[in-house]
Amino acid sequence: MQPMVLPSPATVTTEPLIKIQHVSKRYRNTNALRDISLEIPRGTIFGLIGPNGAGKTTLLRILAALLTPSDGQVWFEQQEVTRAPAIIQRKVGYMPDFFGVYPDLTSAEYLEFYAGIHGIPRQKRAGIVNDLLELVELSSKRDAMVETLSRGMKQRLCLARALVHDPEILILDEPASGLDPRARVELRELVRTLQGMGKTVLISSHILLELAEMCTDIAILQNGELIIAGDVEKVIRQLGGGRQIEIRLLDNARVEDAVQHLKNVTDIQNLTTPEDRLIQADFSGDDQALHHILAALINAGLPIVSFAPRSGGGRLEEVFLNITERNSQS
Ligand SMILES: Nc1ncnc2c1ncn2[C@@H]1O[C@H](COP(=O)(O)OP(=O)(O)OP(=O)(O)O)[C@@H](O)[C@H]1O
Repeated sequence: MQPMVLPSPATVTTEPLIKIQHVSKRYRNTNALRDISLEIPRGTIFGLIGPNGAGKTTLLRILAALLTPSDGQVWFEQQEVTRAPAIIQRKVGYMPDFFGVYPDLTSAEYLEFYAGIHGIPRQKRAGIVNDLLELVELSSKRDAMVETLSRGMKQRLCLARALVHDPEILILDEPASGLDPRARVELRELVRTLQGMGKTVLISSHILLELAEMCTDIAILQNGELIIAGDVEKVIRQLGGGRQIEIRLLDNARVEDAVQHLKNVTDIQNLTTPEDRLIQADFSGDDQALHHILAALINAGLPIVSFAPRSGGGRLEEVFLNITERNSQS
């Protein structure tokens, strides 16, 4: 099956940071990855979505140079990963999907220990540890024993551990699993901060909502195959997920006028008026089309109070279930 790989704005303007070319991975009698080709643009928050056993961990471990593909190649700019795994490991911070057993250490000692493993000179370690504890908002827990931290705090400490050597790329395998909603929001903020610091972040999950909320680009994997990849909005649109718009008017009397107007717009389908003064519709166009619709409604003198496109979220979940179901039947 040919995957759909949609161009992302970043790939159009710059060379991708990572190129995955025809990568396969076989374990004894399992084809964990089959002929995956994918490009990961620099500076993106790239989500890898797939149900259990799709091959996410296998692909992420290959990207972190911890596992060798059976076939194919992975390039980090001009460097092929299997030829220089140690160099790639220095560029990548990897957070696995399980917590190990914690040694008898405080949060600060734990990070210092890993700074030592990465060969960071002793005199620099304390400064790095302080900065990282601040970044992941654990400064107040610097002297707390690691095993006494909550799950969300342990997750953040692990993330700090993956950042100890200031990697360019951060790979987070199922970082949100088992976190409560508040801890998820904190994780999302932290990932955005890291992107703001210029890092490229790869995240896997089998929960769609998590990724739709935080990623700029996504790739869907199923049974070791790539189904589709590209920026989140385009993937949703390509798969028929579309967006919704919600328009609220000041005056109920004008709702019918607005509905009449919108009925003639090709990008708009399934118009409904679920409440007084409120119109909802599916929208399949781009931001430019959206702008024209709003301008036309205002020019027609309609008293618009709010005009809000809604995307991602539940729509993506729906799209994902549709596409994985469609592929498992084919
Ligand atoms: N070391 C191994 N030996 C044999 N088979 C393996 C090994 N590691 C993974 N597999 C198999 O490869 C396939 C892909 O596994 P992988 O862990 O990459 O998937 P995943 O998408 O990360 O799944 P999950 O969400 O459940 O962690 C599965 O069928 C799994 O059983």
